[in-house]
Amino acid sequence: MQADKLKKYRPYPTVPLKDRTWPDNTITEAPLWCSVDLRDGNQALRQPMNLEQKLEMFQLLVDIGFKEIEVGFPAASKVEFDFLRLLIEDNLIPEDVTVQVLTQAREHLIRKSFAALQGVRKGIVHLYNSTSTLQRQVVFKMDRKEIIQLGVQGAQVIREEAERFDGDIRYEYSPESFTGTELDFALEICEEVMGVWEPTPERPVVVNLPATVEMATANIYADQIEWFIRQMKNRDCALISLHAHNDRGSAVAATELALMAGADRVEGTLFGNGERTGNVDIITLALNMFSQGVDPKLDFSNVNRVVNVYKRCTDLPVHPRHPYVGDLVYTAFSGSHQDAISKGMDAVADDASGVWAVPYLPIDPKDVGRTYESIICINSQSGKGGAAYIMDRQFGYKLPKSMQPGFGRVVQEKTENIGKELSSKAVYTVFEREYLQEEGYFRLKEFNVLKRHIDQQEDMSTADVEAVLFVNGQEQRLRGTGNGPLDAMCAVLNDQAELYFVLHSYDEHSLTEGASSRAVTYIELMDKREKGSREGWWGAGVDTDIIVSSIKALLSAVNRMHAGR
Ligand SMILES: CC(=O)SCCNC(=O)CCNC(=O)[C@H](O)C(C)(C)COP(=O)(O)OP(=O)(O)OC[C@H]1O[C@@H](n2cnc3c(N)ncnc32)[C@H](O)[C@@H]1OP(=O)(O)O
Ligand SMILES: CC(C)C(=O)C(=O)O
Ligand SMILES: [Mg+2]
Repeated sequence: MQADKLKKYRPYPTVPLKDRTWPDNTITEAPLWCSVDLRDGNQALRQPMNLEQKLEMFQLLVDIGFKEIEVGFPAASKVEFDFLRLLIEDNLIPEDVTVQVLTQAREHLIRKSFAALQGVRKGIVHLYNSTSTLQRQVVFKMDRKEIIQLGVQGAQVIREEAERFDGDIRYEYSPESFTGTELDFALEICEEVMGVWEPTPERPVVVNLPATVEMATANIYADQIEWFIRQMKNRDCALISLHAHNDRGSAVAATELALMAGADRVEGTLFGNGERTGNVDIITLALNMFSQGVDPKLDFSNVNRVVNVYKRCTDLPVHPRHPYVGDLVYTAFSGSHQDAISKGMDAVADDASGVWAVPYLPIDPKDVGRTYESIICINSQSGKGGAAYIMDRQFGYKLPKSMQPGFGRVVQEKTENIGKELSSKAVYTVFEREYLQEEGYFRLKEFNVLKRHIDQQEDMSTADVEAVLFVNGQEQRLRGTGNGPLDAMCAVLNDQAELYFVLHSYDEHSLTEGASSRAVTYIELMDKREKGSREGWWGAGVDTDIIVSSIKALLSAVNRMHAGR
């Protein structure tokens, strides 16, 4: 960066708090949550929500479990006013939900806000005025005393309205731009406003300390909150609320540290929608808690619905990498991640403790309504483990470990050729074409077991078989003998078709359950002439008859060997 540009900026001061305690704390319970989607989120949209969208968003917030919802700034516009009226008149606010409205410290706006609230059972009137050094100078052109006066006068009008209001009204005050305000001044104005409202421990006020603009590292916000809480009078008469914006990209961290510093309540939005870089993202906060075994007291068990409603209401996209909810956040493309996830999923399935411990997946996707289908997706960065995982989890084929590298290579060849992600179905098609297709240099037309002899006493058995094969298109009738039908067929191919292999490994399992279940057989052949070769030629066959599936697998391996694949 050029030096003249750097001169424009100043470092943010630290907080004089030497014996801070928050770093030793942990978050052990959910804070009180307040959604500001319908206000802070809404005011930041290119096209604010209309009545229908607001209603849909409100219903979603209720379903998620928010008990406090800032429904708007009713004095600002007709739609904001009408929306609150609709909620009240159509009795759409559940009994355990409190609606909150925001107002500036201006008398006509406060009175209009109360008019909008008429008939509400439980409301919070949220008063704000900016207290920052900068805004005092350039926006309000007021000194500290005058700014306090502005807040106090607003608080008085609110108290007067509330006292004659037929319904339960609680108070909230925000020294807006708290992070740009000298701490002692923020404390002074909050205490002055509290002096007007005279809260009690039974009826505390909400003192909301917003990082209206995030200006420093997350630890500084935590220091400010701890400092404030330790200095304030009547701490038991206030709920300390956080309201972090995300200008530096650390609103979630700042909020978490500030909760460790003793705050009680969090205001934020879904997906972090809000002014500029947004408000703190409540989904991330809540699911961060969840991932630590702490009940967030919000229900995100169906994030897909949350995404869909959010997109419809805000017309904003959700980033595919958005924590916990993005399309790709439970998906691994890269080989080593896939390998580890696949092994982790097997380990979790075998672990009776029920503790989630899968590498690269901080939570179980199922807990937020996602399926396992997309955990592993295949592209050119993927390895053998990923393709084997898909064959197993989605199609029931448990490829033997030593077959996996070869199949992995075939899949990678395909992804490199097409240059994009391979769907699960396409992975199966690759497998089918490569191993199950009953075509090739050797093609089976008929297979008959002519004689079978089993001698239990001698512990031996023999089989004579006859196969009608197309060898390079030429029909041939061949016979052979072995200790079973498969061995006999190996003899046919080795002796009469002049191949040189030994059967090195054999695996089989059923694909479906029941008497008519299909079985898959995997066979690995080694070339007798290639001494010491570690990897053989694999083939696979599927049939309802296990003997037939093994013969098909043998032919598949023989064809691949012949083709040099
Ligand atoms: C950080 C935040 O998110 S704060 C919330 C911000 N949200 C919004 O502003 C959305 C809703 N607001 C609005 O629609 C409009 O601002 C209204 C309807 C509330 C007011 O509109 P208007 O009075 O026409 O205009 P405007 O907002 O520009 O008013 C600015 C005046 O209010 C004063 N003002 C601004 N905030 C406050 C406040 N919290 N308390 C008292 N006065 C305030 C300004 O100093 C300015 O005074 P001036 O006219 O003497 O210079
Ligand atoms: C109104 C206040 C609380 C606000 O939205 C902010 O400071 O960001
Ligand atoms: Mg805000």
